[in-house]
Amino acid sequence: MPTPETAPRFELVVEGVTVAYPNGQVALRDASLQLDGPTICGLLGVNGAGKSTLFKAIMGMVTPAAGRVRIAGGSVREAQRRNWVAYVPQSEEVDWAFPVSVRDVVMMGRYGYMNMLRIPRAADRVAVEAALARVGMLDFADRQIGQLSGGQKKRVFLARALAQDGRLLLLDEPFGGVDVTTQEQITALLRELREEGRIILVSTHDLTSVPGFCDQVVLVKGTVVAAGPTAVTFTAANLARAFGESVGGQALGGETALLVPAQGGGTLVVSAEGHVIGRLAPAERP
Ligand SMILES: Nc1ncnc2c1ncn2[C@@H]1O[C@H](COP(=O)(O)OP(=O)(O)OP(=O)(O)O)[C@@H](O)[C@H]1O
Repeated sequence: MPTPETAPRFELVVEGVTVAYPNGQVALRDASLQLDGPTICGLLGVNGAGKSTLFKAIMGMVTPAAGRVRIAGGSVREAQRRNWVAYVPQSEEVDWAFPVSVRDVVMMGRYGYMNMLRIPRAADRVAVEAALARVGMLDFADRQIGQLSGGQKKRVFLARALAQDGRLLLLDEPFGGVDVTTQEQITALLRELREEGRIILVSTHDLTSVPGFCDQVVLVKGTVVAAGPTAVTFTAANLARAFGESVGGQALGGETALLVPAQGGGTLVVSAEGHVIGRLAPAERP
């Protein structure tokens, strides 16, 4: 067993990754980033920028045409074998008609700890009940997964990730379509998970929450256009590189502010420091 001194640092390294889909679509080109835990990192970019593709590359669901992903110094396959990477999918990716209960879904987070027959042991059952309790979904454990609200569905998949006890958590738009209370619950839980030492990479279209929530940001537009601590990376200049084209690259007040699309419509005015300083209704946009 390696001692703490000799164990590799738990870090995620994406080195020059290019991903092309079978139809020839190059979704990511030469994308690089490095994350050391514990951290909450926001993954930001317009629709189609390549955020989900980056998640898929980190999970080994797509094989890069070039470059590589390293997790704690080892391969993606090795990280999977150790159950290190847990994933909360976008709601659109889930077949909600599938006849499984909430408890069954959360138990899937334990599959990596079971043998081929997938017979849960006591430790698996304990982990599932604890995860359900932690997201406040114990009372819904026997419900079919489709018979839940949008926010409850998110919490169930978060519970699946908790049951897996992954060290690297990937969340694809966990705040999409959830109410403010659920967003606050998920945010609080992710902060707890960070305190436990994990790396949390979360894609979001809610730019307003980024400065208060994310330690780091990765901005994507077909590649990683900027990555680093929020304080120095979530800037108007970098937002322009990631979102500029979609808003025509318009700036308010010279170079001090930028217009970016807001979740749920309208436009945000973002200062050079990355703070949201205003919101324009669609008709107000110059
Ligand atoms: N299975 C696929 N086959 C072909 N092209 C794909 C596939 N999945 C995604 N793409 C394309 O790859 C590009 C990146 O898509 P991706 O889903 O990674 O973006 P995204 O940033 O996650 O978008 P969103 O915010 O809408 O979820 C897009 O042009 C998309 O059309």
